[in-house]
Amino acid sequence: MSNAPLQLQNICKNYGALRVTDDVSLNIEAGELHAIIGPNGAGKTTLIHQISGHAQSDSGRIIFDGQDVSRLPMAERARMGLVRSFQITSILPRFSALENVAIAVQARSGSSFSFFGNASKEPALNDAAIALLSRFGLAARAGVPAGQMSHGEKRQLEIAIALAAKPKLLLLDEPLAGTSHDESQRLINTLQELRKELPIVLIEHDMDAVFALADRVSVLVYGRIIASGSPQSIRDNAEVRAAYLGEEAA
Ligand SMILES: Nc1ncnc2c1ncn2[C@@H]1O[C@H](COP(=O)(O)OP(=O)(O)OP(=O)(O)O)[C@@H](O)[C@H]1O
Repeated sequence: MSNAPLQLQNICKNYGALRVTDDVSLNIEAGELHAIIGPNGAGKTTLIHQISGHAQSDSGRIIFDGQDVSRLPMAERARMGLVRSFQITSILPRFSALENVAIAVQARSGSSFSFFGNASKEPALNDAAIALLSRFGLAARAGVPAGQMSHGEKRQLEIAIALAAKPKLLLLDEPLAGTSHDESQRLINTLQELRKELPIVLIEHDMDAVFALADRVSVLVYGRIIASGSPQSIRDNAEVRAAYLGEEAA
């Protein structure tokens, strides 16, 4: 039996007549950054939804940290440490970067402090939030309303918020989308650091980033994994090149 912290066993998801993920089986091993790539509409985001619990699978099993989480709601999975990064749309734009992270720390710690808008004024929450912001180079921006931050800063903030939940495994859906070259370089550096701490499942269209970061890559096409292996083996795989990388290179 595998000890992999995250095990997907034959999971499927249909939307009406459309089979979006089709018999996906995959182990995410301890300490690995596992990238999932594939053409638009291949089912990558749906797969992340199924893993996080945002969407329930129609069949198959998801084992996390030795437990079958297939039927657990998202909040329960997050409490166990299976955390998906918040999307920018989940950032509270009128709250400062510090408040956004402090609220996430509070949610994790179950602080009894009742009015969440003042979470950043509780010293313990504030210190933890500042420490996270500093890690992401955002300490100097702590007081800035999140809505006024640059796109790249918001992407960093998203990851800081996810880390506030103390994940054991992190699911990231296109963290580099819409970022400038400099911003994406900063995010890649952040991910290089993070990967040393916890396993990461990364969906990303930026192939340079994928091949720089991933220990293993799986390729999803029409909801099925057609190949899984080292970045080099994926680059060299003729079926992958035809189905996806060739298309990108064109
Ligand atoms: N809630 C939904 N209801 C109906 N169909 C959906 C739903 N979510 C996704 N789909 C369909 O499922 C298919 C896979 O979508 P998904 O977003 O998972 O693909 P993706 O690989 O993440 O694509 P992209 O790379 O463009 O983000 C698409 O055909 C999409 O239209």
